[in-house]
Amino acid sequence: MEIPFASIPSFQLIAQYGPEKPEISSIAYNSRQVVKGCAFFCVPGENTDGHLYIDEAISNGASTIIGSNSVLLADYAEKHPDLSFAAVENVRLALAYLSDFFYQSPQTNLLKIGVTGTNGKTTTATYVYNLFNLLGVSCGFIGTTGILGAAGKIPFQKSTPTTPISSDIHQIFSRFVTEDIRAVAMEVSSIALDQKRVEGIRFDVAIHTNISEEHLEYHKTFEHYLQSKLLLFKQSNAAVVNIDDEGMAKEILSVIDYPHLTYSNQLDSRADLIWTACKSSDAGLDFELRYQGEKRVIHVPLYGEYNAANLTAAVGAALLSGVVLEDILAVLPKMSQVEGRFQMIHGPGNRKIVLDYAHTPVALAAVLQEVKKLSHNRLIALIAGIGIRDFSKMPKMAKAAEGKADVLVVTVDHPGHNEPALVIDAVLEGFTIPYKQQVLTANSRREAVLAALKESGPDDLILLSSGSINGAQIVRGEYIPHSDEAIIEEFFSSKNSEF
Ligand SMILES: CC(=O)N[C@H]1[C@@H](OP(=O)(O)OP(=O)(O)OC[C@H]2O[C@@H](n3ccc(=O)[nH]c3=O)[C@H](O)[C@@H]2O)O[C@H](CO)[C@@H](O)[C@@H]1O[C@H](C)C(=O)N[C@@H](C)C(=O)N[C@H](CCC(=O)O)C(=O)O
Ligand SMILES: Nc1ncnc2c1ncn2[C@@H]1O[C@H](COP(=O)(O)OP(=O)(O)OP(=O)(O)O)[C@@H](O)[C@H]1O
Repeated sequence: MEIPFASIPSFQLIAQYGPEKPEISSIAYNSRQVVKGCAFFCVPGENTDGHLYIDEAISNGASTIIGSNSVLLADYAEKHPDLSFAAVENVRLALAYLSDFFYQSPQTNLLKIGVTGTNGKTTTATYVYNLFNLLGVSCGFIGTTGILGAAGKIPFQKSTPTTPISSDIHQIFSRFVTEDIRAVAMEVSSIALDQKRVEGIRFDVAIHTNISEEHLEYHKTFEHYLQSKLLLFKQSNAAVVNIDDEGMAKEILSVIDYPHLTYSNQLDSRADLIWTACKSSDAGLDFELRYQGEKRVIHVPLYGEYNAANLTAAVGAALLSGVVLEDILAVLPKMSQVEGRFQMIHGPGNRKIVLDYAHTPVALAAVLQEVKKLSHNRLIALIAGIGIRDFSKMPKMAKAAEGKADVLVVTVDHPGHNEPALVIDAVLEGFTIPYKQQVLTANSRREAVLAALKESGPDDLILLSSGSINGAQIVRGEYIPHSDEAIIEEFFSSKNSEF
């Protein structure tokens, strides 16, 4: 495709060298992925700078180089007069706008629901995805559990855990449109907002779940974290806001001047949607939902009280998208579980195994409280410190879990470049000394899952919290495939007779 840089709105071109309307065949932000005819974007990163890989991009066949260092680009242009070079104000922003242009703005054919919040993004976005598909509106999903077309997972190698880089987002949008998908539910992380991965996307509905301290390794201050999340609400046309969240509900309401629905667990809150009288049991969730003064009784085959909040948020997004409540209520009993989010697996001897991606102290406390509502003998819980995250969070995970299970196993997820034992020690620091002595530890998630299963007896409940990102553990920069489900299956099938 021919790219007229100067006419792409918001591209913020500073200078251009070489052919003015280069032909490009694809877009890359990693020099190793450049192929013939590609436009290579030099992204300044945390570890290195894409400008250092221009030679590699050119030798791999790039036709166009876009960066922010105009002096360097002018130098390269002298040496490669047949290639195009564009200097821009902000490379990530230019990447977002050029990708939208290159894929012919597929977003205009999609109803876009963006979800932000510290906890509940994957769950809520998946509920929106399930809800729309059940309602007959073909919907895709983009988030931590992968990329889903209306019929299920689409293989796609994201370079980030949750919200992809902008060029990947527009490429996925384009595929969705070709597959006649009409809506997309996507997680929008604070880091993605800060890094302009969703720049230029106008969301039809933005959903807020909650905010608590997280990702300080990136944002440094809570204020920066909050302000980044707030950006989503400045690029949306409607919003669903959790007014029980003291962290940022008021801030959101103060920046929006468009249609919105508030939701709450408090009867006297005057929220638009109120979910109360929630009971979580082996049979699922029962609660009352009030909307426009009318009370409805809901039963869904889902677990965990906070998931009634997440589901209410998804219902709000459907309402704001023009679906009527009666139609929504008709399909709710068919809602399915979310992969790794209060996902229940039934094991031999009436064991219940819950996989739950609780990886913040708030989420861990919540899930430990919620699993106990299921019938069980003993509770065996696995918790983890995440090596690639803020170390100061680790002892807080211990504090959230102390005394809450009959057996507690502590391990590490994604050690990254850290020694697993160091991460485990950082978690252990959060326990009181007497409690620390009863805690079991395991140096890898696999060993920890096996230890938890070995500890279990009939009727026990096993909570495996935290977990893998995109089906893998990140160890020294490598993605090592990992599946709790496969370990569970392997464990029980090899010892079948004993259970
Ligand atoms: C902190 C962060 O956002 N990191 C992302 C960032 O990495 P970085 O800044 O370290 O990049 P870098 O290694 O310095 O490289 C700079 C540029 O040079 C390029 N490069 C590098 C080497 C080379 O040989 N050639 C080359 O072109 C790289 O592709 C990159 O574009 O840019 C990379 C792609 O360009 C991402 O893969 C990487 O995500 C890493 C894997 C990550 O863990 N990100 C997390 C923190 C993240 O984004 N999380 C959020 C929230 C998750 C949640 O809680 O839900 C998310 O949305 O996923
Ligand atoms: N509304 C909520 N309030 C508190 N805790 C929640 C809520 N929703 C989910 N959780 C807890 O947080 C964990 C993570 O949930 P989920 O994966 O949906 O959210 P996320 O962390 O925002 O997304 P991501 O998976 O991208 O990090 C869940 O497994 C659950 O323990």
